[in-house]
Amino acid sequence: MADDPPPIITEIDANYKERFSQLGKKFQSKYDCEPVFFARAPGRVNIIGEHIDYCGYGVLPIAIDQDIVIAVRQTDDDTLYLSNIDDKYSDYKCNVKDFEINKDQPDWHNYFLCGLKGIMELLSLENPVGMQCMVDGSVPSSAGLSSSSALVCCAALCTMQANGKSWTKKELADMCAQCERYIGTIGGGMDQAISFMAQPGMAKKIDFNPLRQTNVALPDGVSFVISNCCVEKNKAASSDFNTRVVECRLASQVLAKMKGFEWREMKRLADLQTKLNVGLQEMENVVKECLHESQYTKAEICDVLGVTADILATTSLSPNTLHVENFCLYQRATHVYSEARRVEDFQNVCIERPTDAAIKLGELMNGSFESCSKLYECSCPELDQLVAICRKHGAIGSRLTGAGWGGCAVSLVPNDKVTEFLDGVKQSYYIPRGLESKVNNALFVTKSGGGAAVYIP
Ligand SMILES: Nc1ncnc2c1ncn2[C@@H]1O[C@H](COP(=O)(O)OP(=O)(O)O)[C@@H](O)[C@H]1O
Ligand SMILES: CC(=O)N[C@H]1[C@@H](OP(=O)(O)O)O[C@H](CO)[C@H](O)[C@@H]1O
Repeated sequence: MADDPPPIITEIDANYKERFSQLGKKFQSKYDCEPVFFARAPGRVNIIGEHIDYCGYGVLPIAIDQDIVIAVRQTDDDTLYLSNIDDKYSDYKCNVKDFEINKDQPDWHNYFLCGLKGIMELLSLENPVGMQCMVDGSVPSSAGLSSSSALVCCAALCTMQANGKSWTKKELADMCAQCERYIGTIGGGMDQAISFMAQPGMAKKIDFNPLRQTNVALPDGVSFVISNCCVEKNKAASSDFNTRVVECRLASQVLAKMKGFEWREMKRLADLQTKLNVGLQEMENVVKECLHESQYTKAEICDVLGVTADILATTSLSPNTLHVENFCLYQRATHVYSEARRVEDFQNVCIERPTDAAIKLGELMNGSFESCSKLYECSCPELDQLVAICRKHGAIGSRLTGAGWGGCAVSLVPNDKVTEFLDGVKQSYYIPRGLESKVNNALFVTKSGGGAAVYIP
């Protein structure tokens, strides 16, 4: 399909030559043969629209330069061999047709297996070939820049290429959004969509159900700068992320019940808006009218929905949130509806280009951070301090990006203030914390890069 082609298959272009050559040499020394192809999938920074993709709302990410690259050679022994240029990720091998994904221990190879299993189960690949793989990743891990999804998407791309198949970017993105949930986190589809569908120089408005993408030209004269607070948050290793997903699902179900709808079919806050057929501002009013601000106990939710705790576990909870007893339905729903509106406003400013566009975009980013921090409670003291420092040193907007609880902030900085900004943030955040050695990989100007692709030497 013209507007939904497969990922490109191309020769190795100049800016990857050296890196792929080094990876090829390591592959050679490991497997005593050369790789047949390379697959690359980028990480992403989400400019605005946090924790709303799994609620059914559109988001506005760009692909970044940092990525996952995997060198691959097919084998004829039904075995998957995984290795990594980073020693902290140990070798792994298994029968390519018979393996388990361990949800209790999210080791790195389980993310690769999600991609492989997804192609086999969701895109019906019956007899996958064996593969020798070597991974080289440059996305900071557990920093909200989607290293996990880049790995899952790259694994799926390797499996597709190794087996001589061809699916479109949307088919792969949709599949990877589903198969990354094999690891246990109930994420949305933002990361996988932008990793496959990114275009250099463009942000993408990604919408869901069905998955679709729209180019958004970002304003001139400003830069987006990523700053990592250097607190790592592994999404799959705690229940924090899934607790937010469940709180939003419960909010949509309680509100549906109160409005007289069949609540069991309600999974996302966007579905409730569709049912009520009103705008986002009105949805915030519905939340104010129907939900109380204090926490909801599990007992109260069961009472409102007319179910037992055991039934609630099947209609609304996840295995790692069965223990949660209190839910902030009002706050999470208010964040989601207001954040979805900020994304729409951000996109409109980029289209209409008013003279004060940069100021308006900065205000929307600051409003997003305020809501993430105060209503969604997915920030942390280090991120709070880093965002304040970014604003103090010239950012006209700064916010946490990705799941939060650590990881990165993204700041909107006028081009003529970037040098002063970088120095100020380095002096005020990184040096006092003894993080000077990490600055080059933790604080950098980003630009919108290309999407996943296969490279043939
Ligand atoms: N270069 C890499 N090589 C192997 N595994 C990686 C690499 N980068 C990230 N990962 C895997 O992805 C996990 C991080 O996923 P997650 O906590 O969801 O963070 P993120 O916000 O980066 O997606 C790591 O714990 C590791 O298992
Ligand atoms: C694979 C996955 O679950 N990714 C989810 C996660 O991203 P990161 O953990 O920051 O990569 O959090 C953001 C919050 O906006 C989205 O919900 C996204 O879908």
